Amino acid sequence: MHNYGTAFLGMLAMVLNTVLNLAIAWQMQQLIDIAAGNGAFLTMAQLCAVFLLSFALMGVIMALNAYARPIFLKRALQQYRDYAFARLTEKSAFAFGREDTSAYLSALTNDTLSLETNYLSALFTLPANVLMLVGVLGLMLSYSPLLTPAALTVSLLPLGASLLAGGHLPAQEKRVSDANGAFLATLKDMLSGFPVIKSFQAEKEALRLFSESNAALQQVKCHAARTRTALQYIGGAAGSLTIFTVFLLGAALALSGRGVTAGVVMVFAQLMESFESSLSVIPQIWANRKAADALIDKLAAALAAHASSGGVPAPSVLKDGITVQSLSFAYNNETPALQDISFRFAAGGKYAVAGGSGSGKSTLLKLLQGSNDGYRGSILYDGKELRTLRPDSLYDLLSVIQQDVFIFNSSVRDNFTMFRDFPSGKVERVIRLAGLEGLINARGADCPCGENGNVLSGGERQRISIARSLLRETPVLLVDEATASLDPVTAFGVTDSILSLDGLTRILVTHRLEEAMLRRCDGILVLKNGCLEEFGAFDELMDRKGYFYSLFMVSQS
Ligand SMILES: Nc1ncnc2c1ncn2[C@@H]1O[C@H](COP(=O)(O)OP(=O)(O)OP(=O)(O)O)[C@@H](O)[C@H]1O
Repeated sequence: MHNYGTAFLGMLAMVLNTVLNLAIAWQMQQLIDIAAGNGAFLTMAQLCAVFLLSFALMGVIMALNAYARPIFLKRALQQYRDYAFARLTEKSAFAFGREDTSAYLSALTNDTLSLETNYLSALFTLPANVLMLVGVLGLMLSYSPLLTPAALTVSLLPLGASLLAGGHLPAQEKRVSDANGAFLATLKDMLSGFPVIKSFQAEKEALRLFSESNAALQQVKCHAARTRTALQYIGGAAGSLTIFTVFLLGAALALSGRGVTAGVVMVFAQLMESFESSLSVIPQIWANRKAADALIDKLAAALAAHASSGGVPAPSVLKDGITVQSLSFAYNNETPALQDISFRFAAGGKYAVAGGSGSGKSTLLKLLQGSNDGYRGSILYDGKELRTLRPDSLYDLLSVIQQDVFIFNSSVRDNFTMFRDFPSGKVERVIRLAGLEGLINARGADCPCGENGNVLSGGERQRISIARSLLRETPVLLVDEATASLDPVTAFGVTDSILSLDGLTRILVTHRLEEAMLRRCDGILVLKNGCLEEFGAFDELMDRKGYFYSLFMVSQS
């Protein structure tokens, strides 16, 4: 969607408007001099005809402007946002997980509005303003070469003042953007945590946090608005002073008989007004441009940070398996969550990861899915180190069913197909495997899920997440406590479906040590305080009567 045509038409309208303003100034001078009997280039009748033509041209300009400018702004901002979001989606989930999303919220809402009002709209008028300066200068010189240099000298005053004041704007605009990001982050927290706020009767504290953030935002906005207003007033006041001075000089020249007529003095005053407004607008546009650059740079820096850095494609089919060698990992340089772990999961196998609370089960699963590359040792998929794999190709190799399910504010079908089309046979099979039949038979696949699935039960949300992963048919399926929010019968059915799938490598993190499920696994990896304590089949581990045996016996009692 090119925007050059509309930009050209919009600017053409502004340029024509400038020409028209200059022509009207000239017509005014002719009119005054005809009335004063000084003699003019046109007769009264000709002048009236030119006036009518000018009004017709004004209509054309208005129509052109009304058509082109809104379309230009609509497309420009739409493209800006779409481009930024497309770049954002190129990031890996790991990279994005380390970032503060409020910066993007601000960049794509408040900052875009600021770009529209303060920069793009003003930029439209730039060629017209430059033309106005040149045109006015030409006309003034033709009327009085004597008065022109004096007028130009006085007009430098507002220009200098505006340039000085405009220098503060970029830093202020960036501060507004940062404060807006912080405000959105607070708002997001308050809305997501609303039930917690209510149940802990923390409304006052919530209001205090909200008010502080709101006040901080309004404060920096107020500073920026003050600078903008100062810029306008400085330009305006200095402009009036200039016009008054020129008027006085012109009157003195007219009275001393230096070839300056009353019409010329009047037109000079009018031209100076146009000259001044164009001259004062240019530093504002310049300052706004710098401010806009600061916002664009901020977004570009955020988009470039943690950008995915390429890599080799992940295997499309897992032939050998997953090999983990001397794996250690610590969050934020604290006590290691995993220490020196080595094991191998064969391709197509079913494995359970067990251990006490905080033993590192979820951390291991997160590392296997490439959510953090800050580990020591190696994680090999068919011999290829995870860190060297292209993040997007990794998503074709493995899918994850997590405890926390994100549900889009859309239909049940959209949520498990992730807005894509699949053959109906495949969809029906997955609905059955994930235990979604009950929900779909009762409400239909097109029933809305509400914001983050608020009209669904925890179990229904979980089943959607399971169907979502199964539909992708990736060679590896990672499952983190997926059945925790399901009732025992449904949980058993869903686990049974996952364990019955053919050709998939399945790794299930589990709290519930259910014998029937564990017996069907090819291996159980047992973690204790971040270390690999045991690894073997159910019977093997039970015969050993070690840590797993104790865990299992406790869970049964
Ligand atoms: N994002 C994080 N930042 C810092 N420490 C973390 C983070 N996530 C987990 N940990 C710590 O790492 C250790 C292992 O946590 P992990 O969630 O992997 O254990 P788990 O076995 O899955 O526990 P549970 O069964 O209770 O879910 C814990 O000590 C935990 O506090």
